[in-house]
Amino acid sequence: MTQKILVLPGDGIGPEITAQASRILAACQARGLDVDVEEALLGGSAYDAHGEPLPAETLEKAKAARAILLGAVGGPKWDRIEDLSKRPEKGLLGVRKHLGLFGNLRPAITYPQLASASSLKPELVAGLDIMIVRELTGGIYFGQPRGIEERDGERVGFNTYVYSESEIERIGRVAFEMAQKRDKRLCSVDKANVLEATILWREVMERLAPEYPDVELSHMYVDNAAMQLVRAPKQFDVVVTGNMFGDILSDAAAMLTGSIGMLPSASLNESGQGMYEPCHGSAPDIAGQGIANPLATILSVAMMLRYSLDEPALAERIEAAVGKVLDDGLRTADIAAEGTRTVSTAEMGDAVLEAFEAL
Ligand SMILES: NC(=O)c1ccc[n+]([C@@H]2O[C@H](COP(=O)([O-])OP(=O)(O)OC[C@H]3O[C@@H](n4cnc5c(N)ncnc54)[C@H](O)[C@@H]3O)[C@@H](O)[C@H]2O)c1
Ligand SMILES: CC(C)[C@H](C(=O)O)[C@@H](O)C(=O)O
Ligand SMILES: [Mg+2]
Repeated sequence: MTQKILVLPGDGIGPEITAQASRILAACQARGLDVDVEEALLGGSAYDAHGEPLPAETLEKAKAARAILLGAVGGPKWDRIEDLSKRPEKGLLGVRKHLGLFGNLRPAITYPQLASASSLKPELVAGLDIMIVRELTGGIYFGQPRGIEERDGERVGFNTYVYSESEIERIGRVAFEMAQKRDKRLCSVDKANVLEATILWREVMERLAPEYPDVELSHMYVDNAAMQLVRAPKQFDVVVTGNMFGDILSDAAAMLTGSIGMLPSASLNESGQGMYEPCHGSAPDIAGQGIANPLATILSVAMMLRYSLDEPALAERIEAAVGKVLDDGLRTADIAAEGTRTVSTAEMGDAVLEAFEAL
């Protein structure tokens, strides 16, 4: 049966990087992948066209799609929109929430060719392979009450950090199962020395552990985890954490791989429907220059093939093509190093496509 794929280019570098990823998707179609690809507006571009960051038409198409490929949303142009519900980022959060995409997988893998591109010493990151499992539809991002209001003559901003047992349990199971498929080590990151929501988080993780006797569960406070990630990142296999901590730790982990332009992600619901996007944003500082790294988005297509479309061979082919291009010494500016050739976004797309076809 033909499956539907929705591409949401978004804002800033979004259209530039999704254009390259879409070419790889088309190459997969040419090799028999039976999908129907559509595009829609999300974020600032949708706000400009329809006054809404998540137009009803986009949401309908998103719900009907087996998988979504997203570039990135947001940018300074929309940062001053007073009604927060109209900001581009709300469009992205809306898709995550409406589709129930609670399981966010953010693999930080350091390609051997890029060990020297990391800001850390090469020996610290060479061979790194961490999977961050981030809860994506709960926590402080969505907790109620929230707002900015007048109290005692001054404005007060407030948010609510809330997790229910069932929310913790379902992300915990994703993480334990992921660990079972990998090195069987799971580190749950919380702030259980201060925050009740994460005291419960730790309790639920402990309660699940006996069901996964082959997995070694450990706990770490988030401040220490941030430090350990840059001190000795290879100690981690799978990391599971809540929405906000996962957001922050995954950007830190990105730098271990050489550049945030290398980190793909999958956001999955219970039925395997997923949204696939690079972990980075719309990079307004380099948008329109044709120099953004498209590899995180291309690698997100590989994750889509693996997690939503059950096409692991095509996924591996894309990953191998990326490896080949890096072996050949091609680099976008963010990962450029001595002795390599700096290429544009489109040239990087050309090279991956060529390697994909040649494999
Ligand atoms: N998933 C998303 O759509 C998403 C994620 C994060 C941030 N954002 C939004 O993006 C906008 C900019 O946010 P920010 O500046 O904090 O983060 P960012 O990730 O967009 O950029 C941070 C830095 O990394 C660089 N960078 C990011 N992606 C790159 C790539 N593919 N190639 C080369 N360099 C790259 C940028 O040039 C910038 O210097 C904001 O509006 C933010 O809300 C969106
Ligand atoms: C743009 C923003 C809402 C988003 C998040 O915080 O989840 C982004 O930073 C990410 O990491 O996907
Ligand atoms: Mg982020």
